[in-house]
Amino acid sequence: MSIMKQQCVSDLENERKNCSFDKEELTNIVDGGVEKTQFRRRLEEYFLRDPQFLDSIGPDYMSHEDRYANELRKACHMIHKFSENEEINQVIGRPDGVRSIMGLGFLGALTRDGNPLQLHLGMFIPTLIGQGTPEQQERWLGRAVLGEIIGTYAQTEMGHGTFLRGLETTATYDPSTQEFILHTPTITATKWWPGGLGKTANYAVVMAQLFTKGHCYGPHPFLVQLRDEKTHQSLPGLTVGEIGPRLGMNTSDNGFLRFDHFRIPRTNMLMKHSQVLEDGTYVKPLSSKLAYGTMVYVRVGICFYSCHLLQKAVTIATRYSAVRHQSEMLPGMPEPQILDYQTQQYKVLPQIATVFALLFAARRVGDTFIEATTSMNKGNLAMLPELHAISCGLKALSSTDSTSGIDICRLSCGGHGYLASSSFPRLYTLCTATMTYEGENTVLWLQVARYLIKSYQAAKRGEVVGPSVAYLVGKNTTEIRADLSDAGLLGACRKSVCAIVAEVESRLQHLCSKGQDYHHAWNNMSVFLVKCAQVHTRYYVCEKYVQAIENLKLSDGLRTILRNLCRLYVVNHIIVHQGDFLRCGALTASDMKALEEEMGDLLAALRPQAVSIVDAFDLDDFILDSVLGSKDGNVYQRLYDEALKSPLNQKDVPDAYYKYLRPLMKANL
Ligand SMILES: CCCCCCCCCCCCCCCCCCCCCC(=O)SCCNC(=O)CCNC(=O)[C@H](O)C(C)(C)COP(=O)(O)OP(=O)(O)OC[C@H]1O[C@@H](n2cnc3c(N)ncnc32)[C@H](O)[C@@H]1OP(=O)(O)O
Ligand SMILES: Cc1cc2nc3c(=O)[nH]c(=O)nc-3n(C[C@H](O)[C@H](O)[C@H](O)COP(=O)(O)OP(=O)(O)OC[C@H]3O[C@@H](n4cnc5c(N)ncnc54)[C@H](O)[C@@H]3O)c2cc1C
Repeated sequence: MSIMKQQCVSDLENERKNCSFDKEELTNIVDGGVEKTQFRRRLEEYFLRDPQFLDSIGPDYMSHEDRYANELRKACHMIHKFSENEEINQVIGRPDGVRSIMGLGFLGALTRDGNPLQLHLGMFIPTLIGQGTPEQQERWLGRAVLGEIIGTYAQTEMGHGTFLRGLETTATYDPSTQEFILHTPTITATKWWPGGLGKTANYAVVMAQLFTKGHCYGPHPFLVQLRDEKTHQSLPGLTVGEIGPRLGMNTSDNGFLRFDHFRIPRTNMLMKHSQVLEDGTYVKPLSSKLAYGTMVYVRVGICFYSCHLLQKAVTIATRYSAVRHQSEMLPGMPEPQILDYQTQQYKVLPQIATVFALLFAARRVGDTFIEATTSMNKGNLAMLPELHAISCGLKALSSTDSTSGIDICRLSCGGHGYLASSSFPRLYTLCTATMTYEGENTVLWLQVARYLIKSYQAAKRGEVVGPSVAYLVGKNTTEIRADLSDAGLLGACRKSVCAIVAEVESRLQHLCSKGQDYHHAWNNMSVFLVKCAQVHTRYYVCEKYVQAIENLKLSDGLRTILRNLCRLYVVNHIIVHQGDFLRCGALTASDMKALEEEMGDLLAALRPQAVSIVDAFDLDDFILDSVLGSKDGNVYQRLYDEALKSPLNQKDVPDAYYKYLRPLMKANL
């Protein structure tokens, strides 16, 4: 063993000897229970040890077309393996089965940079479940699950992604043939972005403006066949293709689609919530927003997904920080592990704390989703606004924090973090996309703000409001600060959110009273309305974090770790946003000093446990896919081996030298 390898390995071994808690206990918490850990491990063994998921050369060295073909190969192999596995088949057969399989984060690692079947699994199948009638599910769902038909979710158009009511694609009912005529009237009406649409999918759920009997009833979902099931050729009457290279996700063949008076049967409208009868009569849904159901589901999924991406990044950064030695802390002494620098701890440890914050909050919003959909299936829509607001807020918060956390982790690895082989570029591009798709984050914050302001005004009138916003009026606004305990800090958060919401709402009213109409006033306050949404959602996350740790049955060792992480999360948030707390008197300058001192203590207390905590995430080296983050810490050899794989290194003198450099250098002429 080389001396360098020995040092890296023993650095990690020493870190692991410091472990003060039961790692398996923590792994079970991350997975959501002992059985879930066992289930995940069985499936990881089944998938990750299969050599067919290995790449012959790194995808970064492949052409656009080869990369697509390579990931499609693996994605199809994944579906084959789904259907061949008895345990998976049993799980898929259960009501929440597809969801539990899709929730397995490691599946994302089987394909590296997006997956041509992701939309099929993540949105097409859930839309059939959420928007299709039992007969429609009978027709398409089984075939979709088996991969006999592959679909996507085609909603966004070139001209409109955010503003769904502005979609231009039309679906006009023709009672004489009992068909809908799909049409793309303008260039901006071209469907643009759907994953897998370019070359993979032969079906799509298309969102189009429904016209019947001369009236437009807004966007509705239609099941549309795009390609011949035998030849895969695109059907006459439509044009479909890929939109070209992207920042990341370059193997998910995001596509475009245009219709020229393309006819589909009436029964292809997904009619669980609203119907068009044979004679063209429109039957209204209980709420027009039920057609947006798949987006709500995926927003919840993104909370888990972005958290999983951050988990990977912080595992890599923490292990690397333990094996990397740099500079002198004490003059003349050996170079310390960079993890010993407080500034490095401040990069890495808050990201570990964020992983748990997002995980616990995502579980809560996941529970809310299940509760709300169960009652919606019984016709009770009371929870819909609350679910919409929480899922929008948490999707925006988790995607933003995970993206910035991943970049902080990359920076914490210095130059090596910029290498593709570190995995950070891919993690970053995958994660930053979650800030845009499924509702651009600013737009989602404004949806939360709309709910907050309406709820605040209703609560002031004495009306009952949703549980997540009930704290906005009442004693919280005047709460006397007790202490800096968990409860005290949550009280301070509540007080500052209440103050911010009350102030923004009153300024909004003031603009109206000066003569601005509500919509202009809203726009003129929108920067601050976004802030209302952000502080409210942050409070939601902090509260759920504290509650989760209080409610979990934990050994003492682990309780200390999780409490410290939770404190670090809440305390750091307050320090970073101290202006919000000082401005309303929720905390004082001397409180801030005490919290800053506490933060230093928390970093020091958590530092020796950092490697063990990320070990407990139990992410296989295959999943991490990073020369910097592997379990054995053999960073330098891996860096070197990976560099040798570059096609440029296969020849000492590249062909391009003869073509371009030699004439310039006037060598050998
Ligand atoms: C338990 C679960 C566990 C899960 C576990 C794990 C599962 C894993 C699963 C998968 C995993 C991971 C991911 C991987 C990758 C995916 C790959 C990439 C996919 C990317 C796909 C896409 O990217 S696909 C396109 C998405 N494209 C949008 O996302 C458009 C945004 N744009 C809008 O969404 C609307 O345009 C917008 C702004 C609301 C305005 O809509 P609008 O104009 O109609 O409405 P207004 O603003 O006028 O509001 C009028 C009233 O409607 C209320 N309301 C509005 N929406 C509502 C709603 N949804 N539900 C209820 N209520 C709603 C509102 O609150 C108002 O209520 P009120 O009047 O009472 O105040
Ligand atoms: C990787 C990726 C995959 C995707 N996959 C799919 C898919 O499978 N299917 C699909 O249908 N779509 C897909 N999309 C499209 C995606 O859902 C949209 O891009 C997204 O909803 C944002 O809409 P937009 O592009 O129209 O942005 P815009 O709305 O044009 O946003 C541009 C700017 O305008 C601002 N803005 C817009 N409206 C408002 C407002 N009301 N108030 C204040 N500011 C506003 C935004 O904040 C933003 O800063 C995908 C996109 C990406 C990047």
